Amino acid sequence: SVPVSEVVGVEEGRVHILPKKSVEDTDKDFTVFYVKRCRSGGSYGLLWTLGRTQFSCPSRVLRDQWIKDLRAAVKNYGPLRPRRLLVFINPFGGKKKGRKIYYSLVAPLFELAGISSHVIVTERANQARDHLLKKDLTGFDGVVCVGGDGMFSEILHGLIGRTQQEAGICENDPSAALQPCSLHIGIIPAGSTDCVCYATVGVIDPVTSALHIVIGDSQPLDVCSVHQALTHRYSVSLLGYGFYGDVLAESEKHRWMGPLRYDFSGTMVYLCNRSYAGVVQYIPADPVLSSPRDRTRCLSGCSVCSRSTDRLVRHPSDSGSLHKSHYGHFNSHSEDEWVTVEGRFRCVSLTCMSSSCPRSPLGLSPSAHLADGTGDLILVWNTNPLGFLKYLYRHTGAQDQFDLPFVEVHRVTAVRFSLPSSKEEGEYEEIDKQKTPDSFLCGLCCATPPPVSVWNCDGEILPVTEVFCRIHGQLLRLYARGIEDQARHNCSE
Ligand SMILES: Nc1ncnc2c1ncn2[C@@H]1O[C@H](COP(=O)(O)OP(=O)(O)OP(=O)(O)O)[C@@H](O)[C@H]1O
Repeated sequence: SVPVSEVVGVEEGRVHILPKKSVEDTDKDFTVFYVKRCRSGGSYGLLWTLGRTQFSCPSRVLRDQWIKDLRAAVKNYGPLRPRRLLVFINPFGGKKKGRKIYYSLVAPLFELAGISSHVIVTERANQARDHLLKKDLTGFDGVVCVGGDGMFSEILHGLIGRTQQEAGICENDPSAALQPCSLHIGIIPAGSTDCVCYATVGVIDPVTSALHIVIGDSQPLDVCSVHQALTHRYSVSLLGYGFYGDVLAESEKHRWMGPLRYDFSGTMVYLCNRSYAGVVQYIPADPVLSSPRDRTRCLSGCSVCSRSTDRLVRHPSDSGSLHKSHYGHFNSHSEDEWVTVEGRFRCVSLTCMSSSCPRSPLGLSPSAHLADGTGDLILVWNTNPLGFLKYLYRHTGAQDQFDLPFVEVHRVTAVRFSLPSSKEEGEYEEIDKQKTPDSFLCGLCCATPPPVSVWNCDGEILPVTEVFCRIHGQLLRLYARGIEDQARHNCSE
């Protein structure tokens, strides 16, 4: 049996769609296409492929009746199935295969499902963002991003910005209750880093992602807004200061190396052995609901995220927005709710999701949730080079990266980062000299270590130090359903 909600389309005759369309037009046959699950080998989630079953009827009349009824059932059971999509393809993302991936694997599935799409192949960076901010979006049910995390970030900024513009909300105001976006985003992975896709679907596979779009899956997603003076950015996967900021800044100098630049820059920055002084303040999330060390995983149908959805009540007079019940009182947080820690850090990271990827299958924070309105703040205090290497290495396997004496993790709803006063910074340097050998190999990439780092905001450099960050629960919706539990589904190998 196949749930009607997972039927992709019904066609007359004997039809094949992938890898190439072929139709044998017979009077008494019809073909049903549906979602079929397979184990994905190394990945955490399930691969979806296009299953097909052919039926033969005794007469043409009966065949037509079957097709009519099945199509009506599919329509009734899929209220969120998109009918019209705006598709942005980055032709230069990853291995530059975005266009080919879309036209050979994705477009045939959209056609089968009766989805019409308006396709824009971008000609410059930020074209997709500007289009979403300024052009008429009437009639579209969702936006599809064919590219990597950088392209997704463009679309995220465009869509959130457009929604706030229309609602008359100032995005630069950190206390503003942002409006959730009404259009869904679908991600077709075609970049060199596809972390958001991996963390929300569990595999990096264009057909799997296209099928999630076609059946109108809906996965809410928390978003972190990062404010500095009168500017703002949004992040969903990694906001990192120190090591991750330095690696990104270094990698920008070596773009010609392609994806290899991240390994090269990671090694260089590691060898530089830097740490940075800072004051971190955060508002802890309710510890009763969940904890970053409870060893749970946010999977499809996650109960922690559903409780958060329940808290977001729909306002009767504003059908387009899930409302502010747990943000209305953001401003009422008094100063003494903020917890303050200060010292020297190897890195300070904030993530709204596990941030898993093929290299780190459990991610930066394995028990983080996609849509519970919180983020995980990871503080890695200054330590010796071997200790830090151990911390980094643990991301590649199943060992607990938080079970180290110099690592802390907190579930939070807001974070502030600032520089300590110069007197205090001197004190940290004294402590630092006692703890770690004088610059491990520093001099490889810098003569004198810089006093401050930059922020890595989902792969984009923020050349600022002091920031205010706030998590906005379920600001976005993706055409996804979170990672499916392999044990719950019968799949072919
Ligand atoms: N036509 C274009 N020309 C140049 N840059 C573009 C174009 N379209 C989109 N971009 C930009 O390219 C950047 C990288 O795109 P994308 O994330 O798709 O690929 P990627 O290979 O994963 O890149 P990276 O690893 O650098 O993030 C994005 O920040 C996006 O703004």
